[in-house]
Amino acid sequence: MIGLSTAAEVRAAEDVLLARTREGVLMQRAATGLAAVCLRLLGRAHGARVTALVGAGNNGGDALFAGARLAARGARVTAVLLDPDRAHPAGLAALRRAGGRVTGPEGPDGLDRADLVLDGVVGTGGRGGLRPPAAHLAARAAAGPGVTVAVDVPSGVDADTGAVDGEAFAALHTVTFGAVKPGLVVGDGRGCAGTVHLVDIGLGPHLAAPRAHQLTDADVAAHLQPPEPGDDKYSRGVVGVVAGSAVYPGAAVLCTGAALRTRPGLVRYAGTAGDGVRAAWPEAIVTDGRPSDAGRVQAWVAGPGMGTDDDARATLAEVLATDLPVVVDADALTMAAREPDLVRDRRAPTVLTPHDREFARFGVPVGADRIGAARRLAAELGAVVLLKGDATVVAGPDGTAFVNATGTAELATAGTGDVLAGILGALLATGTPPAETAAAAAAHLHGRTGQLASARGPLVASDLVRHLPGAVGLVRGSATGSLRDSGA
Ligand SMILES: NC(=O)C1=CN([C@@H]2O[C@H](COP(=O)(O)OP(=O)(O)OC[C@H]3O[C@@H](n4cnc5c(N)ncnc54)[C@H](OP(=O)(O)O)[C@@H]3O)[C@@H](O)[C@H]2O)[C@@H](O)CC1
Ligand SMILES: Nc1ncnc2c1ncn2[C@@H]1O[C@H](COP(=O)(O)OP(=O)(O)O)[C@@H](O)[C@H]1O
Ligand SMILES: [K+]
Repeated sequence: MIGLSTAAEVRAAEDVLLARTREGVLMQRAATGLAAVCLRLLGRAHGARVTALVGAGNNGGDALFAGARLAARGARVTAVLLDPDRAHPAGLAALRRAGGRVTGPEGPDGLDRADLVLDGVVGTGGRGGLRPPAAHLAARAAAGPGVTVAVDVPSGVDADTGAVDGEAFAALHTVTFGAVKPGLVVGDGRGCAGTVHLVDIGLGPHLAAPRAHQLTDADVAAHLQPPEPGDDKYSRGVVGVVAGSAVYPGAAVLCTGAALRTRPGLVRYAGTAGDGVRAAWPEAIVTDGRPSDAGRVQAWVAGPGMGTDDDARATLAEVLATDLPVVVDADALTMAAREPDLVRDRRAPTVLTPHDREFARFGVPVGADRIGAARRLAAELGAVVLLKGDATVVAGPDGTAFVNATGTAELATAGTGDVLAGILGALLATGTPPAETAAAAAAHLHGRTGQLASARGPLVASDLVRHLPGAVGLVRGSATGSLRDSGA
């Protein structure tokens, strides 16, 4: 698991370490790691043109020291000081000693010819979007030829939430220090950060236990264990699906198929799309009656395509009245938003899986802080909230959160949410607690499946179902995870 630490958590750890190390040691560690990533990206130092945008704080100091290291290796480094009187004095002296050039915000900055642009305007000490001179330079950097590299955090991005209030630096790479900050992997900040590189500056032992995480393939593999010799179709978890309708059988077919393909023990279907489900999945046990007619299950998935009429409401209430884990998706979300007590009164785990519009039906729009929004609704309803998006967020009622690291924009097509609901039902049915980890694992596997299914071109939702066994194998086979490989 990769911990996501807030700016305050990182600062607290830094304070402990700063008191125990010689002055400047941490910044040197940061700058050394930063320069090493820049060298890798440039492929060569000698003759490479580097422009560093340098703010008045320590973030600018990192950029100046890294610039000095690159200049010492033969790079032609120009530092653009946004606030010349307040630039980090030792960093500035080091850059000058190494032969770097220094200019002000109006000076010749070399942005039009740079091979690499360092964004050291502002890091964890930033507030709000970029101010005018920095905003203008950031826009020119984005339009110019250089590889854009953010120092610690893309300037203008809120390190904790990923919110961008105004303008921000658009980086292809972000070199971050001590811990990955949530704002680099979620919300608008995710798009500004590009590929995230973590540089260890020794904070690890001093960091508070993070309250937000990213799962890796290795973490998710633990939820996808192959059957044991003693297993039978019941012991692997029986999933119940309430989805679709006579008019819209597709959602039922996708959701049932996804549950079957994730963990093919047994899937029971109850509802009015039974004929379609029988035709597509002869393996499923289908009843045209109510959920109580379906037989025993270990978890329910309710919602995709089921409608919101009185009959659908009664069916949902029946499922929510059980003491089993329930996934509340799509139409079931619309009904739960009207009657939140149906969820609030439950003691067994409930996982709500809204996209932004469905989320807003619960009263408050998602806003720019996606982790905060998911946490608030989870706490209010005593449920797990899986907030879909390009980086899906999962939050438990106690505030534990996950940000998904897999996936592809190719998933933005009808029916892929129905597949996620089926995957999630299958993982909940095996009862590996807690439900928020199962939900995060489902989002991870769903994203991997999307990547696999779109490797050679666009996907439709049924391609996901077909590729699920391959994705399960891939996740199981992968010994290590990666920070961020969404291909975004
Ligand atoms: N602590 C450590 O040991 C280590 C810390 N490290 C590094 O320090 C960084 C944190 O440094 P920090 O605390 O000095 O703050 P920092 O991010 O440079 O920002 C403050 C400056 O930004 C300015 N500013 C603010 N908002 C702005 C905006 N919207 N647009 C434009 N400007 C804005 C603000 O200006 P002011 O408001 O004062 O006018 C002030 O001058 C951290 O991210 C990491 O890189 C590493 O070296 C490892 C060791
Ligand atoms: N741009 C995107 N990048 C990555 N994943 C996306 C993107 N857009 C949508 N998704 C994913 O696709 C799925 C869409 O679900 P949903 O909106 O419920 O679709 P449907 O209701 O048609 O089944 C979610 O898992 C979501 O995270
Ligand atoms: K920065």
